[in-house]
Formats: sequence, structure tokens, C-alpha cells
Amino acid sequence: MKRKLNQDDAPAAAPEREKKKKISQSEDKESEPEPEPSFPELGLDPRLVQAVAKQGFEKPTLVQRKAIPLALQGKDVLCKAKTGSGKTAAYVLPILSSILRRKATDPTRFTAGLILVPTRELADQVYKAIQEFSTFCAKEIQPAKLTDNVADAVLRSLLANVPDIVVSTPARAWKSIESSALSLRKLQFLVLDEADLVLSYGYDEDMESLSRSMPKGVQTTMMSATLSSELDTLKGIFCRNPTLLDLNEEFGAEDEKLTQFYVKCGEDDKWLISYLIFKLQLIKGSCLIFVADIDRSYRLKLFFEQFSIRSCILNSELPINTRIKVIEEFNRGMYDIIIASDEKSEVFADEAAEKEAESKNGSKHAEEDAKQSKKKRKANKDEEYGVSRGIDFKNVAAVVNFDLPTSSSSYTHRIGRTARAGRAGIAISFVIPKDLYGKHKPTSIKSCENDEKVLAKIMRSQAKINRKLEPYNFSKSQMEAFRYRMNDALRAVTKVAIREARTKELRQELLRSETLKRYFEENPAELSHLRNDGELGRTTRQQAHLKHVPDYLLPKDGKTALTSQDVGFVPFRKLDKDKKHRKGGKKPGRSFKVGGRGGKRDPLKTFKVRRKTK
Ligand SMILES: Nc1ncnc2c1ncn2[C@@H]1O[C@H](COP(=O)(O)OP(=O)(O)OP(=O)(O)O)[C@@H](O)[C@H]1O
Repeated sequence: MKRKLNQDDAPAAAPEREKKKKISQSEDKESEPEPEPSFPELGLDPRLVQAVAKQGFEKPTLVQRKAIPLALQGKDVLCKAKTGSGKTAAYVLPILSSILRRKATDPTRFTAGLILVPTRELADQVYKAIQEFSTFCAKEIQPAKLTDNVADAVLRSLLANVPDIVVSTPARAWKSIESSALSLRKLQFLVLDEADLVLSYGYDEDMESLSRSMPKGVQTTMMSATLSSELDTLKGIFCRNPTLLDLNEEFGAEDEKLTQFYVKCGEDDKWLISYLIFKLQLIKGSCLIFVADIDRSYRLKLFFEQFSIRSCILNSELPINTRIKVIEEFNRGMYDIIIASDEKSEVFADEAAEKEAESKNGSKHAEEDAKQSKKKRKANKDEEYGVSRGIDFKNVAAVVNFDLPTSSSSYTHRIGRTARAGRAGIAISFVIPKDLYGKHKPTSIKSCENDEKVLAKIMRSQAKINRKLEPYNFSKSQMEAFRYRMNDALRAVTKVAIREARTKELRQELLRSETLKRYFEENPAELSHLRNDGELGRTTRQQAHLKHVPDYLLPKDGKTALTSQDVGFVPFRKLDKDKKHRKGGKKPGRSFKVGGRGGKRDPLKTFKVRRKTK
């Protein structure tokens, strides 16, 4: 059957292209590069090509051009390609195409495809992508996702319909197999999206169990922007001699539309700089801010509220429906700022460090400690939460690493939430130098202890893919004028206020919960109690004077720019080596648009900053 697939599914236009190539080579020795195949030329089912066109995809991306033909030929593929480069379509389309082809002659129903992802947010996104790609063949393709919060009976009836493709986290897939609700007996296609994460922590046992319940010869695709050593293990378990596509290498610097900066500063300075960036609207467009933990996310949100800067929160404590809703609303442009706690990445990094420590000293204690810390982490959190991996936030102008992640792969995935699908974007990361760590107790956080070391690792790993991070220094003197306001705001955001914000958020979720609606109808007293609780709750001290930036604090240029619709505020001075001696004064603030297609436009260039001279 595989052999047949090879012949039948080979891209129809390939021989034609080969012929053209030969002709053009003989006509002109310095021939032009081979034309890139279009979607119809990839050999996909025409209904899928139609759906792709409906989504506005004009031509396949690099990963789609390379991976789709291989998958259609029945090959296992191990693919490393840039974040936001279109990997989802690269693995979903060939599976759909093969199922459609088979169904044309054999209408038997069975689950032919299993797509495993590390988080429930990603499962939701992939499921929606499948639905969109099968718009013109919805009757033939029935997908299911196993990550919703539904009763077992509901899940069972969903699976009793024998979906063609199942999208799930490994844990939930295994649970359904164990309970005999899902059968993989006739499985043909397996995908591990964000493969390194799926394989590297928490899911290892589930993956082993899953591998045992699969038939031999399942065609496997593994995708990630960061493929690591764990893949060798997986490769051994799941793949038969896979084709390795390392497309990060093929991605030229000229294609780069992501600009990366780091800001070395003190622990309290990052609060000050963030306040300035967002209050003075130095970055235009939507922003995604990553912080290290849940408390920190509320703290930053409450801090911003002191200045009337609106933001919303994403963390593993929120119910999955709320998380999905926040992402959808952000994508519809309802919020400008999301503050996301990136617990998953931190766990990932911790786990890697633990493994390293274990292998170094091999002690029993280390193993025990590792288990304990794993248990601690699991408490109260949704282990299948994650927003730095794979989530397709739309039109993100900038990613701000308020707290630097602790591994370079986390960094790669976080910054990959901007500059997606050929758009431009910037990434700004705060880095606490070793000598400034622990100097401002109220804002100090353990995860930043080794920021400089992590930064060095990040720079090395980015350099491997032709990317670099540049330093930014903010003018201290101009920042100082705002410091007392920052301190006032920080003081108002007490631990109690954070705790209350956390419970308030959860209480609101309970009030909004569809599942509890019925219960509240039957128990109105409890509903009123829950509501009143909210009203009585203490809130953060509000300080009216912080809501506005007084004119006297604004430099002349900036004040004008701030009122303008399309000109970035320009309060900081750039002492670039080359430009230091340039006469003729400053250029007016340029307008910029981030997230648009086309040229590389860097909004932070509107800053006047001092480049580090060290
Ligand atoms: N051929 C195409 N033309 C235009 N846009 C595309 C194309 N393929 C995918 N996209 C869009 O690019 C965006 C990123 O795609 P996708 O989420 O699949 O990237 P990814 O490589 O999986 O990213 P990550 O590594 O973060 O998971 C999506 O909004 C998708 O709709």
C-alpha cells in the first residue's frame, strides 16, 4: 500500500518541472533558480487546494514545499523549521489528502490519524486548522479533539463515531485508549507536533504506552522549531528511517523580519522601563509579555492598572475555556497586551537541568529531589497548559521577555509568537546582570539569577540560525523622572492584592462557567454569596495621579508624538557609533507598523537609545 501511495501521490507536476528544469539548464547555463511549486503542484487533493486558497495562502512556505511531497510519498519526516513557518499545514494537509484518496475507493471508517501536541491550547488550534482545511470536504473528514473538559460519557460518544483524525495530548490519548474508547488498531499517520516537548517531560510514560498500542508501519511526522537529543529516542520508537529536514539552516538572514534586543538593567528598572514602554506607547500594536510565574503575571497586571494600562492574563490556573477565549479575543484585536506566565517552558528547562544533574552525579538523592519537585509543580496547575509553544497569536508586534526564560529553546519558542508567516516583529528581553541580582528584594525573582549565562546561550543558539540580539540601553536620566511613580505603583501592588486578584479572577470564572449555571439556578444563595464576596474583596489602592503622565515629564518631541496617531514616541537618545558624529540633528520620529507583511520595519528604531559600548 505504501508503495502504491508513493507512485500515486507523487506531485503531479514533478516530471513537468523536471523537464522544464532540464530545458532551461541547457538553454542557459547560469540558469535561474527553479520555480517554487504552487499548492496545486504539490499533489494535494483539489478540495484542500481550494481551502488553502480560501484562507488566503498564496504559495506554500518552505516547510510546506519540502515536507508535503515527502509525506504524500509515505515517508517518515523529522522536521526542524522556524516558528511561524507554517508547520501545521505541512503535516495536516498530506494526512487529509491521503485520507480523502483512500476514502474515494474504501469508505471503511477508522481512526487513521493521531496528532499529538503538548498542550490543550495547541490541540484546540490544530483541531480548528483541520476544520478549516476540510471546509470543502467536511463530510469526508471527521476530526475529534480529546482535550475539552467534558464528561467521560461525552468523550466516549465522540469517539464512538470513529473520527478520522484525533488531536490530543499524549496523556489524554492514552487515557482514551486505556479505557477502550479509542482504537489505534488501523492507525496510518502519527504526528508529534512540538515533538521535543511532547517527548521530553511528563509524557514519557504515556508515549511509551501509546507506542505499544500502535500497529507497525505507521507513517510518522515529527515537527518542531527546536529538535533536541530526545528525538533520537523517539525516532527509535516511532520512525522507520525518517527523512530529516533541517530547514532552519536554509532560512537566510535576508528573510529575517524579526529584530531582537536585550536590555541589561536592574530588577526594579525593568518595571520602570515596561511602564514607560506601554504608557508612552513606544511599541505600537499587540504585545505578548512573558513572565516566570502566575504571581508575577498578576503583579504586572496590577502594576499596569495603576497607570491605566489595560492587559489580560494567561496562566495555567485559568480554566481551559477561558484560556482559549483569551487567545481568540486577542487574535480579534480586543486586547493589546497579554501577560502570559510561561510555566511550561520553565518546567521544561528545569527538567532538562534535572536530567543533566542526574546523569552527572547519578545519585539516588538527585532522583528523589527531581521527583519531589515534579510533584510540587503539578499541584494546582494544568500540566497541559502552554502558550509559548505553537500558539498562533495573530499580528503580535512585539514579544517582551519581562523575565528571561531559563533555556534557549524556550526563548526560541517565545519569540516565535511574533514575526510569524512572513510578518515583521520585535523581541525585547530584560536581562538582570549578576551583580544586580537580588539587589531589589521586592521585585527579585529566582529564575533571573543566571540571566547573563542564559543570554550567552541564547545568543549562541540564535547565531547558529543567522540571528543576533542587539543591546539596548535606555537613557537613565530620562527614566529617573518617572521612578517615583513606578515606586508608588509597586508599593500599591502588595502580596495581599495579588492574592485577591488571583481569587477574584477565579471567582469570576466560576460565575461565568456554563457548567455551573444550572447549579447556581438551583442555589441562588450561593451565587449571591459568590458575587458579594467579590464586592467586599479588598482591591489594590488606586492612585489617581498615576493614571496620567504630566506634561512636564515628557520631552518636547515625545509629547507631540504621543498625541499623533501614527508617529512613535521618541524619548530616548541613540548614540550609535556610526551616528555619533552625524550632524544635522535628529530625524523626526518615523511612523511604523509592525505585523504587516513586506519589508522589515523595526518599531524600536524610533527609540533613541544608547548602544552599549562595552
Ligand atoms: N502558505 C502560507 N501562506 C500564508 N500564511 C500561511 C501559510 N501557511 C501557514 N500560514 C499561516 O502562518 C501562521 C503560522 O503557521 P503555523 O502556526 O502552522 O506555524 P508553525 O510553524 O507551526 O509555528 P510554531 O513553530 O510556532 O508552532 C498561521 O497563521 C498560518 O495560518
